[in-house]
Amino acid sequence: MSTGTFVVSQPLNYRGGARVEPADASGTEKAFEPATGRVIATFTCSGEKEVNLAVQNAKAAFKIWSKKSGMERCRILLEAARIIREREDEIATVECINNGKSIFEARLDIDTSWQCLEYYAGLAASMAGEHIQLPGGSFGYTRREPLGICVGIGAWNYPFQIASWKSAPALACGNAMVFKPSPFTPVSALLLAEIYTEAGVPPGLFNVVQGGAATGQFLCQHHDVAKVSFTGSVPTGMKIMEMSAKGIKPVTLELGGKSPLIIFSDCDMNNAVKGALMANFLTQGQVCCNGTRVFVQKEILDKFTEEVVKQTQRIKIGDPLLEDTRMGPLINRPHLERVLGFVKVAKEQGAKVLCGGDIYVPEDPKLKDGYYMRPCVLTNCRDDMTCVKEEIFGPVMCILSFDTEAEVLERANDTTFGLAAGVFTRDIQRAHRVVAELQAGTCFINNYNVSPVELPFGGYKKSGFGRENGRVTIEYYS
Ligand SMILES: NC(=O)C1=CN([C@@H]2O[C@H](COP(=O)(O)OP(=O)(O)OC[C@H]3O[C@@H](n4cnc5c(N)ncnc54)[C@H](O)[C@@H]3O)[C@@H](O)[C@H]2O)C=CC1
Ligand SMILES: NCCCC(=O)O
Repeated sequence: MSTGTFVVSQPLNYRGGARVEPADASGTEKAFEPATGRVIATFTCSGEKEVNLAVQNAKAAFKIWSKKSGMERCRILLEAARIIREREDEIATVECINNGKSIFEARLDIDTSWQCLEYYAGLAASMAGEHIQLPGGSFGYTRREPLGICVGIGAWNYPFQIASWKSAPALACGNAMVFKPSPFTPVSALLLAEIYTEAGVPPGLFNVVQGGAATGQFLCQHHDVAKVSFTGSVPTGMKIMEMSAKGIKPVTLELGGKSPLIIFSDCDMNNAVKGALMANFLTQGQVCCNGTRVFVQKEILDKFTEEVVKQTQRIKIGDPLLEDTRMGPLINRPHLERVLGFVKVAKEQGAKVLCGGDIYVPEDPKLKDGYYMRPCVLTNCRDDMTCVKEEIFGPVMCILSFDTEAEVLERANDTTFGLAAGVFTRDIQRAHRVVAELQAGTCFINNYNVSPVELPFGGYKKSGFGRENGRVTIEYYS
């Protein structure tokens, strides 16, 4: 498959184990190929009737699935993981076309997807309650029971990975799921749904409804839905929490971030530069846990900045399906304009653009209407600037300088977010002392933006609560 050729010809909703056209509508949406600006699908957003049908299908499947033993669920999830692995290139290609991330990165996302299914398959077989000894020879026991019908609502930056990270623990615990992808990236969740069916889950166990806010609201307000797991922005997260509160439903919120990356003068410079690039430019900077506030100790500020700019200018931008591309287009035109708007405001507020921050037009004529920009490095930044305070969700790195550990810790934590943080230093005691003080769900030492599925992922403060991945997520689905 090459860029500029893919079109969606099949229905994009999935219920009862098959692709279906929705029974009713709450508007239509268009999905784009960001690399070319081409429409690849025009689809109907699901109305209340379709959402009800999806939930009914999930209820029927839940009756069968929740009665299965952990080992039975384990075998089916392992088979689904095997199929994902077998079809990795095809799934990564679809992800790349609909999202715009490079094929190199899309493959890594699919890896963490099948790994997540494998991980929870393993836990499914060993989930158990407790036997509790009471006085006089009496005893009590607890059972680990599924919640019922869980709703997953996803963002557009990691479409297949988000669907996998939500469904794998939900299904492993014996739940059914109705998943709503972002309307910008409706395509790849269908591949996951088909794979679950092929692996042997009962029809209706994993359903997909397409749509935007209205469809999401029907799901969150549905009286048969037991739990909502949401990935997206803070304002939408607040609405989801409000709706869930009215139904007394537990909710997991994976929200935005403005994470600090602290580079001490004793760091391994090459590794720190590589880490700063990893922390800012993967998926065109559209990553919730990115370390976009790069605090550099004064002694190495000039050398570090010079090297970061050199490496940033070498990032190959272009057709995301080409093997050597490392940066594709942003998700859509309005988002590209929003990110460029942040760069403009940064300049007005006194920041200096060292590289990028402008539109990029690739030489290949078929890419001329794509949503490309050059990755940007900003210096002369202050903590009170908009670019330093707000989540930009694009390839824009802000460099700030600091003198002391105490000072940088205070500034790093001075944010309403708390998703991730990073420290680069050769002093192992300082590394652990600093991460213990950082208010963030994930802290990296001499590394950034790796997400092994064995570790819990999630935030502090307005970055949300609840966790995905790791053993702890069982607590959120049972
Ligand atoms: N912490 C995490 O794991 C992650 C967080 N994010 C955050 O997501 C944001 C970008 O994603 P977007 O898709 O633009 O976020 P968004 O909040 O606009 O949309 C997310 C999802 O919510 C749905 N939605 C919108 N309004 C709704 C409503 N009223 N009721 C129910 N559903 C509704 C959308 O259709 C979409 O599926 C960034 O802030 C980013 O940091 C993205 C990925 C991972
Ligand atoms: N693999 C990174 C997950 C972070 C995100 O979804 O933005």
